[in-house]
Amino acid sequence: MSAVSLAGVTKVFNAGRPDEVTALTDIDLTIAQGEFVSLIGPSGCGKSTLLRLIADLIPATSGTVEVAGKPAAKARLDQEYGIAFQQAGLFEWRTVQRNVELPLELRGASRAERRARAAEMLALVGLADFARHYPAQLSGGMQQRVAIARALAVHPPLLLMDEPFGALDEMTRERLQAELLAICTKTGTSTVFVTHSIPEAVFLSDRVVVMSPRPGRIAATVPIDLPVRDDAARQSPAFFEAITAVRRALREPGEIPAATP
Ligand SMILES: Nc1ncnc2c1ncn2[C@@H]1O[C@H](COP(=O)(O)OP(=O)(O)OP(=O)(O)O)[C@@H](O)[C@H]1O
Repeated sequence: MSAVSLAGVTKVFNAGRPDEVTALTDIDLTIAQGEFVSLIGPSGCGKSTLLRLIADLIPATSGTVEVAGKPAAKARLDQEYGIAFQQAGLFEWRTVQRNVELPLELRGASRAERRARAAEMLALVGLADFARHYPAQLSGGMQQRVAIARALAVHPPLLLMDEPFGALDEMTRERLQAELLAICTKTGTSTVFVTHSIPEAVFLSDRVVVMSPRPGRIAATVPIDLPVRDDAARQSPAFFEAITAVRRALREPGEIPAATP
């Protein structure tokens, strides 16, 4: 069973009105369990729309969207995924711990279970000592780690992320990329990750899905085969070759680049 499966998906906003927009057309995409896939493409090509369709925050106009082998709406009710956006979106009046507990509350988990799970997640993202702090007392990078802990709190098999590190400085961003990879590897979580950064997509992904300008389509899929993914990997020939392949696919949509070695 795949983590995500989209077949023949089209999304039209404001259908039949003068401001009708075809945001996505003919999207076929299958993501395997444990796979890390990034979506990259020019502004307005439909990356966020695609993520929101997978999350069942908006319905597809046509085609099918399945998560964990279920229709997207059922997967949402079953909390099959966690979601994290560019803004951490924490509740300022709740402590860090109570922010992480929120999805567990929605699921009706007991207080003891919520406490234990929140402690586990905060340890995973390196914030065990900050459980009683409020979001305003944390840096942007720390707030984003809380958002990731919250997204993972119900142990979802799938993580959906929309430019989660977009607002952070480069150093923090690279550190969080490494932390995210370690967490996904440890937990076996599949991830769909929207980004504007080619190096970020290459560093994180098993596959980079390159989208064409509106109406968004999948222009190319670039497999990324880095032997290791640590700081040194960012200086490796394989890393630069993969960046070149993604850049070429973005410049020349329609031409499928050669797979990286
Ligand atoms: N709720 C909506 N109503 C009408 N049009 C929308 C809506 N949401 C998105 N669109 C349109 O759909 C297209 C795709 O938008 P989307 O936000 O998915 O692009 P994106 O690739 O994520 O862009 P960016 O990289 O700038 O964040 C755009 O033309 C946008 O204006």
